[in-house]
Amino acid sequence: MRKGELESAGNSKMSSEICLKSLESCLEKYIPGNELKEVKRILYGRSDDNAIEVPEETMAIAAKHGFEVRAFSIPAQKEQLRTPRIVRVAAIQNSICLETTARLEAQRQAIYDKITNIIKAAAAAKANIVCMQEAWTMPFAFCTREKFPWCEFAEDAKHGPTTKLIQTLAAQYNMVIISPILERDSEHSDIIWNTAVVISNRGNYLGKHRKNHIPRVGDFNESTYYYEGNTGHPIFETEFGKIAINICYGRHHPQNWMMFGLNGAEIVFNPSATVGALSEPLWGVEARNAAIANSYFTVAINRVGTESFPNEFTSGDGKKAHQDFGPFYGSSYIAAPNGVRTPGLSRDQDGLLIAEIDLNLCRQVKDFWGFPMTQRLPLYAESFAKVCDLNFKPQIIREGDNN
Ligand SMILES: NC(=O)NCCC(=O)O
Repeated sequence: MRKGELESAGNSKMSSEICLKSLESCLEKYIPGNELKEVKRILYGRSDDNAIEVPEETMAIAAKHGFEVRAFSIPAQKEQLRTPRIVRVAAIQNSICLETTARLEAQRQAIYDKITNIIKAAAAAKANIVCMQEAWTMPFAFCTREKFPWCEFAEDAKHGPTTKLIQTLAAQYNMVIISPILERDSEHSDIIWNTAVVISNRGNYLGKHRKNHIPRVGDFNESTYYYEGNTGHPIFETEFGKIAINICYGRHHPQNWMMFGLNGAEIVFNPSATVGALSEPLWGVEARNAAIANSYFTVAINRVGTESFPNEFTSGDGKKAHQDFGPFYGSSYIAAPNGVRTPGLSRDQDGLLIAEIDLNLCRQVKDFWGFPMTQRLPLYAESFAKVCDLNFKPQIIREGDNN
């Protein structure tokens, strides 16, 4: 395969030969002006990215610390009886900082320092709500199946060191911050969970949500560490809108997205950790489809970089043992209920993505498309109840049945 050529979605192998910075950079490089506009209209929902200016202070912090910043707006129509509800949401994608063999405290502190700088840049760009990637304080070590030392990263959701740091930053910058961590519930037998903690813009602990769907695919051996979440589908009412978190693998489950919508979410964040060989062709589809189907905004966030572990592990597929997942592909993006999406951040670099959105768009799209009205929930409630019965008989009609 030649450099720059894309492999088909059916071929899940990612070639190290290909250095694709982002899908958009490739489109922009090879598609001429007018056609590019039309391609973007069809692929991204609008012909113009609607990039907005990023303040100098943000750019200076980004230049000093080596991360990308991109900012876009997603407006709504002006209404006569409601004022616009303009909110700036931000996503942070990043690599880890030190080798996974470094002392845990040093690894975590180095990530804290990196994220503190990116949050500072987000604050300078007037972000109201910021979300980090899944398990942001640590390497995504769940491929290894080793308990030691990785479980040591788990910490109390309300009183742990990460929440303390985030509370300080949230209050300092008047920002709601979503902090996805590995949680240890010391009040309940020291059980570990994959959890997103929500801190209000006054620095108060608003609550937490535990990951509902735990993967058992490829090297994602997360069920070795934690169980399916028990916190339902909470919506956090903040000064900047009603928000929810669908953690990583939950994005493959339409009902998970739907329940956040039914509880009234206006923005659903999807902090993730996923690799190209497994899921890259799905990435641009799932969170965007959820935004359309549920009339809310979605913010899909993935880490970058390759994290190598000291001991080899296998994927249970007969292939050679290895020490890393392969690269996490970043590509964080924001999607709107009308199907518009921002370009993605790069596939390989730390980044801050900001979108200025008007939450009025949620209701406007509900009125236009009528998806909540036409959803037929009672029909599905009845069908789901039947499917959950152990004696369920699938509704299949075969040739000859009706003769
Ligand atoms: N972190 C996580 O749930 N990853 C699973 C892989 C995927 O859903 O793409």
